[in-house]
Amino acid sequence: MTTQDLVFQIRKKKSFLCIGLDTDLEKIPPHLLQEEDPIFEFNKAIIDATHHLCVAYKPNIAFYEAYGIKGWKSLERTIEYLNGKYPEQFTIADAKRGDIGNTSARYAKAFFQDLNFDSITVAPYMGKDSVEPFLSFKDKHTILLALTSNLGAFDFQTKKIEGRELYKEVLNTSKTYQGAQNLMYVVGATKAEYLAEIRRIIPENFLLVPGVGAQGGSLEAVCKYGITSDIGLLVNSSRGIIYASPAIDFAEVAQDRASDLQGQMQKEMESRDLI
Ligand SMILES: O=c1ccn([C@@H]2O[C@H](COP(=O)(O)O)[C@@H](O)[C@H]2O)c(=O)[nH]1
Repeated sequence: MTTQDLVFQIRKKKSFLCIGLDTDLEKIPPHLLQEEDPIFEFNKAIIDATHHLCVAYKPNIAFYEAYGIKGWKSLERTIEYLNGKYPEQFTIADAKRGDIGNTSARYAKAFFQDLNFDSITVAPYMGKDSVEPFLSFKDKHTILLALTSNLGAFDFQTKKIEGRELYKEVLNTSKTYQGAQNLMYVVGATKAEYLAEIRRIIPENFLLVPGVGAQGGSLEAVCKYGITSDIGLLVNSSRGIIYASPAIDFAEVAQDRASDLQGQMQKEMESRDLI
């Protein structure tokens, strides 16, 4: 999917919501455990109930890898279902990969070609040759971790090297990589106060913003400092939507939660004349 297609969907749906499919057998409603593939059945119900309210889905790969071959099969069925029934959805493999060049190229093949995700999250720590193999794929997007939502972000990401914070070094240096037009960045909603500075370095790039809902980040603050004329934001909520009800009505309640966030997003865009 191109960035223009994504912006078109955001304007059409008046939403920049990304729903995280962090599907955990210990948290899904018990009646689904009788199904042959409970993870896929849960995802399918969530997707069918929410697709009109969001523009992206983000399975976190850990939740699938945790169940071995069965989990990988559920991931494969989920992405096939999304690409087949809702091809307008932007798909994110939250895999946080990155390795020496030839290994990164294999990760890129796995997620972009075999599974056919639109994007993947990548850790920038190993530098240029670990990131560029992902950037060489046309109309695929590499979402680099810049300033993450967790407390540990302060261990390294905000530390200064030669007078500049490491996350700023990630933003500035990655702009010089070949294929940099395919870059997006992760910035946690819990770090919204950093967004004004971040926008000075990368005024246009899309940001994947996890951390609203269960982690307590503020959508209002994210928009105040991070929104652009083309919106430039994908705000993710996982647990706050998919586990809003532990009962048989889980998909309906997830729809209500997604609708609340979509309504807030619409207001944020309308108040700035962006839609
Ligand atoms: O900085 C980061 C990067 C990734 N995540 C991931 O996003 C979701 C958030 O889930 P919630 O349930 O909405 O808190 C999850 O998959 C994280 O691994 C992040 O939270 N922060």
